[in-house]
Amino acid sequence: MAHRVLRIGVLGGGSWGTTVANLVAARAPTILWARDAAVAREIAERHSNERYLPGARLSKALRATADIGEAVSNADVLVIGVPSQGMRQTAIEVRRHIRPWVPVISLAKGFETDTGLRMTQVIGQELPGHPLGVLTGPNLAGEILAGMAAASVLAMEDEVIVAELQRLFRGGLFRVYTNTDLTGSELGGALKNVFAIAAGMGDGLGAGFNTRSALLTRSIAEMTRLGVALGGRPETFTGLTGLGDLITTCTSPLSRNRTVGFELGKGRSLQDIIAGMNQVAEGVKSSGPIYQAAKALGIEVPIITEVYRVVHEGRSPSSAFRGLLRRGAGSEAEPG
Ligand SMILES: NC(=O)C1=CN([C@@H]2O[C@H](COP(=O)(O)OP(=O)(O)OC[C@H]3O[C@@H](n4cnc5c(N)ncnc54)[C@H](O)[C@@H]3O)[C@@H](O)[C@H]2O)C=CC1
Ligand SMILES: O=C(CO)COP(=O)(O)O
Repeated sequence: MAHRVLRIGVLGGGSWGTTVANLVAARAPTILWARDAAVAREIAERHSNERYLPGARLSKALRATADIGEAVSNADVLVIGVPSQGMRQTAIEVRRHIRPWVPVISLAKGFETDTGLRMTQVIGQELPGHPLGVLTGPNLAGEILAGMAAASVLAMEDEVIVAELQRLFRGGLFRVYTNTDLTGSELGGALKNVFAIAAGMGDGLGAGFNTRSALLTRSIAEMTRLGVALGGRPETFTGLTGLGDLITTCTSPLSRNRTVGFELGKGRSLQDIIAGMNQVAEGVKSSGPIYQAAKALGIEVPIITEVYRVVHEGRSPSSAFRGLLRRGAGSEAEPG
């Protein structure tokens, strides 16, 4: 059956927004909005985005603009890839331009600090009535742009719409699965960033492979416990959006969240690390609302708690790690 040509608007000219726009541009007319006019011009005219994706060549089919209305008003599908703390403001700006019923797909992996909401909850408040989804999984932008094989998940509650949109994102060696557990898929992508900070801290402190494996395995148990309490399905957390993304982010030197943890473990201050990065590490800000949500629900989250203490209360990474190792170990099925 012939498919109708869908026009795609992508918001966010950082590393992931640009990468996804570049992928989608291979199979649908796509326009990318970057709020920085120089970035938009560079993508449109020179087909590169040196600040966020140094050395990468982008598709000539990808258009770019610094005018959000131009990217949104003709879009049949809208993809939003700005960092989580800019999501609400972006959705508010979208409201005057978006057509009714246009599906909105979030790429962001974080929680709003003031409200603790997931990104599709924030978008749903500002853009009611639009079908919502997330594209999430173990997907480091640099590897995807280099054409390396990867798998991802498009998660939406409506199984008809998700099957229709799946084809937009898949192609080449980028394999896209569907999932109707929007909540669980979105939670996995946001929660793993905090565990990646913990894994990076361990590596920075010189922990061994056994320690890392123990941390990752206890992280997936903790992610599942909290994620299920927050409304996700248990099996989702052992899939690509949970375990898959946890492995990539906790082990790759390309991960910004792991890098923050690694540098903390090496003894640098958080302020210094953040000041030296020109990209977002969502887990730093997300650790606050995640810790608060777990506390409010009475869920034991020892790893999240130690990251929260390091990031928000100035605890040293070595005492955080010692704290985790000294906890009494009970049954493997129990928290801790
Ligand atoms: N880079 C990656 O490999 C992946 C990133 N993600 C997620 O994608 C989201 C975006 O991250 P990246 O593109 O990596 O970040 P980035 O740090 O590379 O770029 C962020 C971009 O957003 C723009 N921006 C920041 N605040 C904004 C606002 N209020 N309004 C409009 N634009 C704003 C910046 O100017 C910049 O262009 C994050 O939630 C991240 O966790 C998800 C999967 C992979
Ligand atoms: O989400 C990602 C990989 O799936 C990117 O991780 P970082 O934000 O830590 O770089």
